[in-house]
Amino acid sequence: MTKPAIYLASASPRRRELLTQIGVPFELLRCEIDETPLAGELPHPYVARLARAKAEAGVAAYRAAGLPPRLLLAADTTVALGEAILGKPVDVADAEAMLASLSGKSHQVMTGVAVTDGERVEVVVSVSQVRFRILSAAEIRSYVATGEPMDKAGSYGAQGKGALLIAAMEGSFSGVIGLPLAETGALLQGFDYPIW
Ligand SMILES: Cc1cn([C@H]2C[C@H](O)[C@@H](COP(=O)(O)OP(=O)(O)OP(=O)(O)O)O2)c(=O)[nH]c1=O
Repeated sequence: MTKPAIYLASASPRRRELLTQIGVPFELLRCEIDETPLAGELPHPYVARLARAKAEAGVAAYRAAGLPPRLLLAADTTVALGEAILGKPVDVADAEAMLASLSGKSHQVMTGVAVTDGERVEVVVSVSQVRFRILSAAEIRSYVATGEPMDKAGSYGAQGKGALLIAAMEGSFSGVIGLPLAETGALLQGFDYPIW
């Protein structure tokens, strides 16, 4: 069965690759939203709120451009160290500090996914546990020098050299790297999308 294209409201190359992995064709929409956490906001409600906000901004963008209605998908990934939200690092020092704070400990990676038909918006949050090895300062400097951490929540990429930092992981690997595929498939099916 030929699958209908959806809109992917995301600038993330990982999300493009992951959606391609499950055979869902898409058209990209670019829209920026303010990703600043609210005062006292916890990681779980934060990623759910951002996924929904990105989806709503995407609907506004395709309507403003006069594009036809289609299902639209958006997502947001963050690293949660306890109640702290670790987003993308602002610079090298920030990346090094984030990795030092994750060294030898377990954290959660949360990805909120939102799908909307322009009226109804459904959101799910995937939560995975990741435990880091104890990292030396030299290792942290070397990893940050690869440049890999700079566009990633928590300053690492589990799909890249960041795998060298991970002692154990439980949950959704696709969710850790930006789009939990089982949850995404189920969300799309909830809008009668022919996922198979
Ligand atoms: C923890 C982790 C995060 N990431 C990435 C996924 C996301 O792209 C990024 C978190 O940033 P997000 O704000 O979720 O997404 P984005 O800004 O890249 O794209 P958009 O908002 O347009 O959809 O961190 C990895 O690639 N690997 C990892 O192991």
